Amino acid sequence: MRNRYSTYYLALLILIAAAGAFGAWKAYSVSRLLEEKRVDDNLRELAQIQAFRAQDLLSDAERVLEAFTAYFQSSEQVTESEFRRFSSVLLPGRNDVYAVHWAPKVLSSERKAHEAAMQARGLAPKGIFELALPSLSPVPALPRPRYFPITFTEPLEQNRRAVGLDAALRFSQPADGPIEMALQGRSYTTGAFPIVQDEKGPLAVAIFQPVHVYGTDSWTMQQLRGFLLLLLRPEILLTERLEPISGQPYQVRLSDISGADPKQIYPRGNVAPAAGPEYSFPLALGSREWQVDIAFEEPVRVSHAPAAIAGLIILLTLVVMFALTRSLRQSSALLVANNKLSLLANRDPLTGLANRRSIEELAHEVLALETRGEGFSAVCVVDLDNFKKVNDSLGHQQGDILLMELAELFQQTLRSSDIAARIGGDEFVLLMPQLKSLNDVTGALQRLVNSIRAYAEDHEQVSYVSASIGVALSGSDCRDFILLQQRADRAMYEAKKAGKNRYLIWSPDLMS
Ligand SMILES: Nc1nc2c(ncn2[C@@H]2O[C@H](COP(=O)(O)OP(=O)(O)OP(=O)(O)O)[C@@H](O)[C@H]2O)c(=O)[nH]1
Repeated sequence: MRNRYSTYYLALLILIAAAGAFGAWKAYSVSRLLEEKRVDDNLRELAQIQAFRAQDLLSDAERVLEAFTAYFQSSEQVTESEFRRFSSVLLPGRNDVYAVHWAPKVLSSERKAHEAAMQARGLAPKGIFELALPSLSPVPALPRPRYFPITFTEPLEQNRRAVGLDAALRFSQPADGPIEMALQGRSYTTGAFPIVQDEKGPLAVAIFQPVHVYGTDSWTMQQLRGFLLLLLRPEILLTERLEPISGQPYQVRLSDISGADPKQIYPRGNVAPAAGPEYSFPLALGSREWQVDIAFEEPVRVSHAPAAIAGLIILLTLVVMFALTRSLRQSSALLVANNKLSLLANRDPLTGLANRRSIEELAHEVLALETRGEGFSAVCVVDLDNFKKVNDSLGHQQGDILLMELAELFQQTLRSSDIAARIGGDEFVLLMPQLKSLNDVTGALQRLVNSIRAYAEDHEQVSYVSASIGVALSGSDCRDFILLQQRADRAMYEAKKAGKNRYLIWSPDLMS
């Protein structure tokens, strides 16, 4: 019984531990996933804000060009001092705007006069010059029908070297270069390139905004007055104009993805990849498509919440297991107590032999089994002779001791398969199952009578004690224990009558 409980108990504990471990693992992985998603969403949002800011700054820079364009379109001619005054209002504080150039159309017939005018201002020593795109060595412009030399520029000091550069030619290689776009009334945005003024510095992009003859809306070469150029340095925009994200260091990369072959604008060269997550967003500048990548330097750090949840589940599991162990220990203690109680209920408290109830139950089972097998049983009623005298002369306690010692003697004398019970004061019932012959019975009874006698002789004070034994044998005529016990009782009574200290086997004759 106990073993079965232990197995169930162990299985239950293992089940709870496994469920607890699984629950903790599942809760940990799900909450970690949610936590990672929360952190990821948070970082993505921060990165998105940076991308929005970058786009805002770009659009804001474009508005500078729009203002210049509006100014030029609304007047027939803009003088250098007007250009400078206008710039002094719009450009201060705009370090992402490297330059605003005015490059008017100069016909080949006007070249000399134009060059003379620039040189008179102390600029363009080479006159109108050109620069092949990969090269940065200026050469005097080759003869061609028209030029678009940078004539006014702001801030002048940092752009002196660019004055005279035929900027439109520099980008006229593609079929959709600035001049072609101007003839469609559209602006043209270049890819990132190194500038004449600062060859080794950060790359720049230029937006060519065509300016047409005042009051016209036709887009022809004849109507084209020149270009306003906005020179932006995206690196400055990203490194100086973007506010950092507090507590979240990040790398930023900018690429031009307009063509088939994306080109990294910033930083130039390779950078070690960041340890944290990276997010990409599109940016637009004029006709070009850019992409800004924001890569966080530190790997995603999740809070301790998932581990705490898992820990809580493990703790709860341990509490349940502990409570279960306790209650089972209590119930097994109850089981032991119950066993003891049933032991007490089925045992004679003085001698420890079976009591009347338990021998009745056992005899019932033994006799029921007998029908299937061979052999028979003997039911013996043993009543001590002259026991009252023991109590009277030696006291009740000595009487108890004698009862206990004789009970012990019965156990020793009988076979292990025999059962002895005390059913009253000095009265015992013995059940001897699986007997084969009458000799088995008489032998056992004689041994019993003899051992009681021997005991009495050894104990002088109780030398008068002996036993009278009545015996009834089971057989096809009777397998009922109560009846057998009545018969044995009757035989015992006859044995007393015949002078005690003997055994007598019940036979129908006794009844007559
Ligand atoms: N010490 C002791 N005596 C008991 C116990 N139960 C009953 N007795 C006594 O046992 C005695 C049994 O009496 P009897 O069997 O009538 O007396 P007896 O002297 O054996 O008489 P015979 O059987 O005719 O030989 C009584 O004196 C009871 O009081 C017990 O648990 N302990």
